[in-house]
Amino acid sequence: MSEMIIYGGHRLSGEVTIGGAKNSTVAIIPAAILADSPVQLDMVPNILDVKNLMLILESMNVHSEFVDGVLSIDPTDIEQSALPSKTIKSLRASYYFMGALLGRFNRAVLTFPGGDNIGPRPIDQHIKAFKALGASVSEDANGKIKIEAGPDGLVGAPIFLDVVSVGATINAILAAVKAKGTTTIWNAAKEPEIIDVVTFLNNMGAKIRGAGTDVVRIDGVKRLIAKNTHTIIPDRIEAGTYLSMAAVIGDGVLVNNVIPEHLESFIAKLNEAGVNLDINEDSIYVHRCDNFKPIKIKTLPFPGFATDLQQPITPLLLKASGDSIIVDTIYPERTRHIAELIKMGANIKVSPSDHIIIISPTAKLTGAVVDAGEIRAGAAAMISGLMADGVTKITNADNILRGYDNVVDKLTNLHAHVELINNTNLIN
Ligand SMILES: CC(=O)N[C@H]1[C@@H](OP(=O)(O)OP(=O)(O)OC[C@H]2O[C@@H](n3ccc(=O)[nH]c3=O)[C@H](O)[C@@H]2O)O[C@H](CO)[C@@H](O)[C@@H]1O
Ligand SMILES: C=C(OP(=O)(O)O)C(=O)O
Repeated sequence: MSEMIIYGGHRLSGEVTIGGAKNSTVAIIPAAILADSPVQLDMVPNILDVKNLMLILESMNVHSEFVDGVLSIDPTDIEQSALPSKTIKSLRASYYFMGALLGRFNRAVLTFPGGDNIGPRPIDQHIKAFKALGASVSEDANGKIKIEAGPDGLVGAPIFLDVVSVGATINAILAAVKAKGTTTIWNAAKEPEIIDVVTFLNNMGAKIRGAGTDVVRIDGVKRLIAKNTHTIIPDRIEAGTYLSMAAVIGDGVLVNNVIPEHLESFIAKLNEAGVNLDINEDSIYVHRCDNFKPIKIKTLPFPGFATDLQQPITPLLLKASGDSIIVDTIYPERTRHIAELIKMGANIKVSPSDHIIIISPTAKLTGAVVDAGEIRAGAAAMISGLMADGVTKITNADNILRGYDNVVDKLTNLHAHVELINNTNLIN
């Protein structure tokens, strides 16, 4: 496991360019096995989740190559094979192989996914969707989940999701895209990454309408052929992380490759906190800010405030003139960052009964050894380390590398003093 060392207290300036969205990429890579041709993706982030997905592809004889942000995947000689359980468990998005393998072979056998430890993460809605399409689902003695279509393959059907779920919406789409007839997903999630996955599939000949609304209709097709390179949308969570960092420790930072419409609720909260932003077509300039106001945040499905941004905005709220409050309605137990920030001197409390987070004014943070228990806890620790006096060591920094593209280069370019130790993991 790598460690990140941060020599704090250096103000940031200059420009940073946001990479492709992790949560699109990690769905589109499994989706690529539905193609009957090679597939090429551009703006693929250099992150550990991508490396691990490439290993899973290789285990099914799907060769892939990652060069300068372009990922080429050739699924034409794909074989049904046992998938590597350890790698499957290293990330959440391996659950997309359930839908993708079902769509490709009418059958999927794999272990339960891993991913960030942010409280309970059931997959009952994914299973509900597969069953609605006619699949049977069982768990074997080794804890593997077996999903099998009936003799006639998957058949399109209405799917009513009880919970708004990004993963279940995408998995239902992946399973339905080659099913016979029409599938309608009701109460679908509306995240921009879902639109990106659907754009990728439709450009290969899929017939999917309504992505980005809460009703998605899919008419099954027989073949999917990639004709163009698909460019992944910018990562709105990475962008939000740099916006927050720039606001609290920047002397003027330009964040490039942003779709501001994907960040409306986040930008609204930065504005409420007193941050002055110049919003351009595909970039945002963050002015230096010395006086922050306290705010209240409630995380919600898109277009609400993203749960993945509640931790990255927390260090900024330590500098506000009063108490800020965060309620994470998506993952109420997503509080692993708090104990770590407290080690650095942060004045934060979380109520044990209802998980409400209260962030109070903190005059000074001091470098400490802190743990990146999950990706966004790592982001909060990283920003706090940049703000702190002295040296911060972040253990389990692989969790940061799971989703932050070329993070050390980007921070160094902004004049931060950061290094990675024991990093043997990234792709190149
Ligand atoms: C790889 C990826 O895209 N990860 C994102 C995705 O995770 P993920 O797709 O796992 O999250 P979901 O949108 O599914 O989860 C939303 C809520 O629904 C619940 N739920 C979900 C599925 C299910 O079958 N049953 C159920 O009850 C979850 O516990 C959670 O409370 O969306 C989350 C919410 O925006 C983000 O934090 C993650 O970064
Ligand atoms: C929770 C996250 O990721 P994952 O779903 O991949 O664990 C995240 O990106 O903040």
